[in-house]
This record gives sequence, structure tokens and C-alpha cells, in this order.
Amino acid sequence: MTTTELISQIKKKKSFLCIGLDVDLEKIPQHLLAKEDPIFEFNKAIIDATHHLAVAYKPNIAFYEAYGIEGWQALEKTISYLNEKHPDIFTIADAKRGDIGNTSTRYAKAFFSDLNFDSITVAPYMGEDSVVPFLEFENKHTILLALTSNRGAFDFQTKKVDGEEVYKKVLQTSQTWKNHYNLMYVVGATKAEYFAEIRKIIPDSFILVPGVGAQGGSVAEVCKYGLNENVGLLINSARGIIYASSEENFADAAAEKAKELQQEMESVLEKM
Ligand SMILES: O=c1ccn([C@@H]2O[C@H](COP(=O)(O)O)[C@@H](O)[C@H]2O)c(=O)[nH]1
Repeated sequence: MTTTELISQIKKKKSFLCIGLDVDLEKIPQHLLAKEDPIFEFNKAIIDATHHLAVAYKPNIAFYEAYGIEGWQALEKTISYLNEKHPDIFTIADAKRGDIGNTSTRYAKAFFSDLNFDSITVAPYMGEDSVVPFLEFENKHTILLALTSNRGAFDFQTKKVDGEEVYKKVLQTSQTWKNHYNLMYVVGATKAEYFAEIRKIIPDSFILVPGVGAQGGSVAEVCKYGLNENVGLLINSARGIIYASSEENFADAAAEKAKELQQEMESVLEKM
């Protein structure tokens, strides 16, 4: 999907909501465990109930790898279902990959060519040659970790090197790389006070913002300085939506939570 198509979906749905598909068999409604593929059945029900409220879905790959071959097959079925039934939805493989160049090339092939995700999260720690192989794919997006939502973000990302915070160096330096127009960035909702500084460095880029809901971040605080003229934000919530209920009505309960976030986003967009 192109960035222009993503922006047009945001305007059409009046939403910049991304729903995290982080499936935990201990948290899903127990009646689904009797099905042949409980992970896929859970995802399908959540997608069917919420696709009109969200512009993106983000399965975190760890939640699928943790279930071995069955988890991987459920991931394949989920991305195929999204691509076939909802080709207008932006898909994010939250895989946090990145390695020496020839290895990154294989990761890019797996997630972009084989699974056909629109985007993947990548860690910048190994530098330019570990990221550029992902950027070579046209109309695929590489979402670089800049300032993450967790406490550990303060261990390295906000530390200064040569007078500048590491996360700022990540933003500035990556903007000089080949095909940098395929970059987006991760900034946590729990770091809302950093958005004004971040927008000075990357005014036009899309930012994926995890950390609302279960981690306590606020949509309003993120939007204050995070929005740009094309909206430029994808705000993610996983547990706060998908585990709203563990009863049979779980998908309706998820849709209610998604609707609350979508309506908050719609009123933000109306004021732009
Ligand atoms: O900085 C980051 C980067 C990624 N994540 C991921 O986003 C979701 C958040 O889930 P919630 O249940 O809404 O808290 C999850 O997959 C994380 O691994 C993040 O939280 N922070």
C-alpha cells in the first residue's frame, strides 16, 4: 500500500487506529479452544467486528512464534485473510528485525514478498546496512524503532552521544539513507512529551504509536504535537481492545473499545 492510499483510508474512515493482534491462548474466550485453529478464529472474529473502525492491524510476531508451527500457520492465515477480504487495510508485521545485510534481505523477503505485509518494524541498532535491504521494496514500509514505549527506552535511546540523544540521531541519520521515503518510525504513546522535538526532525513521516490502553498512553496527548498535515500517526492498541471481554461476546466488546478510540480520533480530525 502506498502512503497516499493510507492517508486516503484515514480520511475515509475518520480513524488512525491500528489494532494489535497479540493473541494469547490463555486470554482468549475458552470456547474457541475447541476449534481447529483458535488463534485464526479469534483474529477473524476481531477483524470482522472492527475493520470499519481501524485502518491498520499489527500482529506482533512473538505471539505467533511462541506457538511454533501452528502459530506461524495462524499468522499466514490471518495476513491472507486481511489481504484478500480487506486490501484497503494497512498491515504491520511487528517483528523488530534487523541484522547484517544479507540476513536482513531474507527477513525482508519473508515478510514483504512471501507473507505480503505492507510494513515491518525494524531495530536500528545495527545501522544503515542492516536497514537498507528492507527499504529496497517499493510500496513497502520499514518502521524504525526510535523512542519506544517501555521504561528501558531511557537506558540507551535518550542518552546523549556527541551532544545529541540517540533517538534523535536515529531519526536524523536514517533520513539520509537510500530510499528513506519508505521509512516510518515507532514512538511510544508513553513518550508524548517528546513529540514536538520529534516532529521538528521528521515533520512528514508516519509514526506508529503503541502504548495507549494497557500501557496508559493518551490519544489526546500524542495528537497535541504528533499530528502533521496528513495526520501522520497510526495509534495502536492491542490488549485494551482485543481482551475487552473473554466471554462469547468478545468481538462486540472489542468493537466497542475500538469505537471509543475511533470517535476520539474523529473529533481530533474534525478540529484539524
Ligand atoms: O515501543 C514499543 C514498540 C512496540 N510495542 C508493541 O506494541 C504492542 C502494544 O500492545 P498493548 O497491549 O496495546 O500494550 C505490543 O505488541 C508491543 O510489543 C510497544 O508496546 N512499544
